[in-house]
Amino acid sequence: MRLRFTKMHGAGNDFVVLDATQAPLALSRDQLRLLGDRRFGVGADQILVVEAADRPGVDFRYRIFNGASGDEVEQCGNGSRCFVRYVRDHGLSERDTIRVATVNNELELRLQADGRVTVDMNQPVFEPARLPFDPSGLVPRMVNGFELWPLDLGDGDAGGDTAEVAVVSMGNPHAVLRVPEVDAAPVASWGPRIEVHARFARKVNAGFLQVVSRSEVKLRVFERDAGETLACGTGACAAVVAGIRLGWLDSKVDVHTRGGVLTIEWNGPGHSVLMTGPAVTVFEGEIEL
Ligand SMILES: N[C@@H](CCC[C@H](N)C(=O)O)C(=O)O
Repeated sequence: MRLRFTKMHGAGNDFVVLDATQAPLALSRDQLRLLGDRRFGVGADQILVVEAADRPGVDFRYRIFNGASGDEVEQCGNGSRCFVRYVRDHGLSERDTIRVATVNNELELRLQADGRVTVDMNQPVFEPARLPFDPSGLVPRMVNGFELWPLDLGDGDAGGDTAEVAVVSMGNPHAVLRVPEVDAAPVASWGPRIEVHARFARKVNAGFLQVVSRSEVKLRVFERDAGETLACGTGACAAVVAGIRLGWLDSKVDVHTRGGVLTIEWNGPGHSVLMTGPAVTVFEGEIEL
């Protein structure tokens, strides 16, 4: 099977984007993994599939697969910005604002005059069960009325590593921990341990947050089934939302990732999170699967 694809990125979080609006595309897990493979395939953190709308009130269906595992996931913030750029560039829509349905939500994507994209990411979710996160037996430290959970990283030693995390769902699960200096943070050693921690039944994305000021942070994210990426859109939303709930941040924050800057705005419980950032096409191609 010969497949046309577009390679895109949003702040260095990279994607293979596929058009399944005309005919259904049923790719196997192995085919998805091949598209994501940086040596044997195209190479991407996530594979994004554009499908025709499956309900009234949305323009398209937006499906997301982690490139390393081929598993379908609920949400991808950077990918959603690329989605609207893709449907515009490929003549699938002429509108600047479109609505898409993900597996568990609907998003509004707005192409700005300067080429950046703003996405209404909906409201964050804090109930542990909805991540899912199992806090049974843990005593959180309350900061500004919000929980920080002590996560034993299970190295078996007394006095072993404990990560103190805020848990937030942006449709997909995030654990956020504050670090003094993001460049020195234990992303490579703690990231994989937090990702598969037994208290997160469906695994978790682990964000390492350095607060620079009330309106500026640095962030690195060890993504579920992807490893550390250059940026994670939902991770940026989760980190800012946690930082606001914990009283560290104001309502509009620039998030410096290793691949670029994302601006996140949130006016507190009851409000949607808005994410603004770049969406770039790298090249188009075809691959034999
Ligand atoms: N890069 C993404 C998140 C992709 C999914 C994530 N790895 C997960 O498994 O939840 C983003 O920009 O949000």
